[in-house]
Amino acid sequence: MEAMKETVDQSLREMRETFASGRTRSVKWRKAQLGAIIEMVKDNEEKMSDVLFQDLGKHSSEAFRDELGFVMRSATTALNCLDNWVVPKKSNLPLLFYPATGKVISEPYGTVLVLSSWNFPISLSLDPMIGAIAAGNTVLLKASELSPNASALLAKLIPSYLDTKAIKVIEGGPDVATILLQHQWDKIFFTGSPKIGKIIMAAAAEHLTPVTLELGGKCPTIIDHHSVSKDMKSVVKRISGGKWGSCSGQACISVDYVLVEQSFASTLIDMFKPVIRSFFGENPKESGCLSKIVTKKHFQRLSRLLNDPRVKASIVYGGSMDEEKLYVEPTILLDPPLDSEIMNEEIFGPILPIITLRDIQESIGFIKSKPKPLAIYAFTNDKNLKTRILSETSSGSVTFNDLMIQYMCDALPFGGVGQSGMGRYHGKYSFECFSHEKAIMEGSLAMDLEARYPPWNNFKLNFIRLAFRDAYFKLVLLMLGLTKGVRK
Ligand SMILES: NC(=O)c1ccc[n+]([C@@H]2O[C@H](COP(=O)([O-])OP(=O)(O)OC[C@H]3O[C@@H](n4cnc5c(N)ncnc54)[C@H](O)[C@@H]3O)[C@@H](O)[C@H]2O)c1
Repeated sequence: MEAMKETVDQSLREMRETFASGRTRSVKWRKAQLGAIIEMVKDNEEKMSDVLFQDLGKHSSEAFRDELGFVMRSATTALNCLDNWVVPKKSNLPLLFYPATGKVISEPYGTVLVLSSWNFPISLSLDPMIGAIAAGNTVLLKASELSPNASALLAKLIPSYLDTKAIKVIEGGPDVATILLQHQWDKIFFTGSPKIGKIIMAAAAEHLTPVTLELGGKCPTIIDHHSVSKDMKSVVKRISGGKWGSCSGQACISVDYVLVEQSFASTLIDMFKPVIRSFFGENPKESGCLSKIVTKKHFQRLSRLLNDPRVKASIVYGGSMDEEKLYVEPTILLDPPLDSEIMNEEIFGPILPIITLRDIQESIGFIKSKPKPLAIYAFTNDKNLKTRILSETSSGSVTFNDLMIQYMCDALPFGGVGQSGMGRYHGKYSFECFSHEKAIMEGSLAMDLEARYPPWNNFKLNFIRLAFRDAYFKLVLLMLGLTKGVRK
């Protein structure tokens, strides 16, 4: 670990020197790096796909949709929009401040640390880097040790495409992360669990470093079958795609559980079965379209959740497991006990509990009784239910009649609230995430108002009262001596 400490010291020194040189502030440099990221992914699509298969058993189409294609699109957006993003924003100052002018300029924080998770190891590493680079920072990435092939590939490719004095990769697990966190950074961007998020925030507090925490949690999906009855086939297909078609449910924005009225539950389960078969065939294990569980430890965690006898009794579909192949069959539970572990921790796997309610309106109270989720999904056309979801619950995002695509849409901010995280990124929000918005005021020495300065008197107090109220006409009257009293 001594050698690692030395590497970290050296890397940080070099990145700080590069930032101080001003090189990374140039828009030309930023664009060159963004272009190089696109080239890197394009040139190495196959290698990246291979490591995603080795680490997670991800099919190359899924890998392209969720990671490679996504990253190229994100870098292209940043490249195309950067000229606009960097333009200082003019502020319209109130007349009170005349003749001063105001603007806001986006300034890079400096040297940024990105710690990423294993479930989308390419996109969750490169996408924050795209934001950090677009904003003009130097950046060090530590990807997750649980996706070692992806981490190794990034550590090999990034130095051969990007500016090595400004952009660095260090491989390792919690011990390396601990060393990194002992240093002062200008911004930390973390993707991972709420448990480790607390460690990151505590370390950042030591240096008052700003943090973005992209965490997880249990994302509920409400099915209001009354108002979407004629589209139920699409509803079931979308939920199945979201639960089982993206890293086998090992996704922060995956459906964690479904809320539905009791009377519709058995119909719903019957509708899921043929969809799962149409996605993954009769033997999902051999389909090649279902990612594996990332490690034995995670497999055993899922197995423990499922093997609680009360939970086991609630299995209505699937339930088989193969530890050697790190395989968990797409599984549906009907009303597992609400005090069971599976209903209280993020599932992060291909198991879908269906929780029944007497009336779908009860879903609001159910969601409110839990920590704030990263995403709430609701299949409904009922205006009243939509309004209640938006006004009575809190979550990183709400998506009606679809799921997970909010992540892909870079016109929307992506991030959590409360237990599911803080801060947001994607598209322009990524640029803002890695920028300090500096307020600039350009004053004028051409005129001076005595009312600003002591010695104080009644006239000055009245002047200040009117100025704070933007009561310009009355101010003129006061200055002309045409009014004396001012309402408190
Ligand atoms: N909001 C999002 O965008 C998003 C995306 C993917 C995953 N997630 C969440 O991430 C979690 C799963 O990912 P994970 O298992 O990689 O999370 P994790 O918190 O275990 O690990 C994330 C990162 O933290 C590092 N780390 C682990 N232990 C550490 C320690 N003691 N000190 C410092 N760093 C440490 C890891 O090496 C890794 O780089 C889930 O909760 C999921 O919802 C969130």
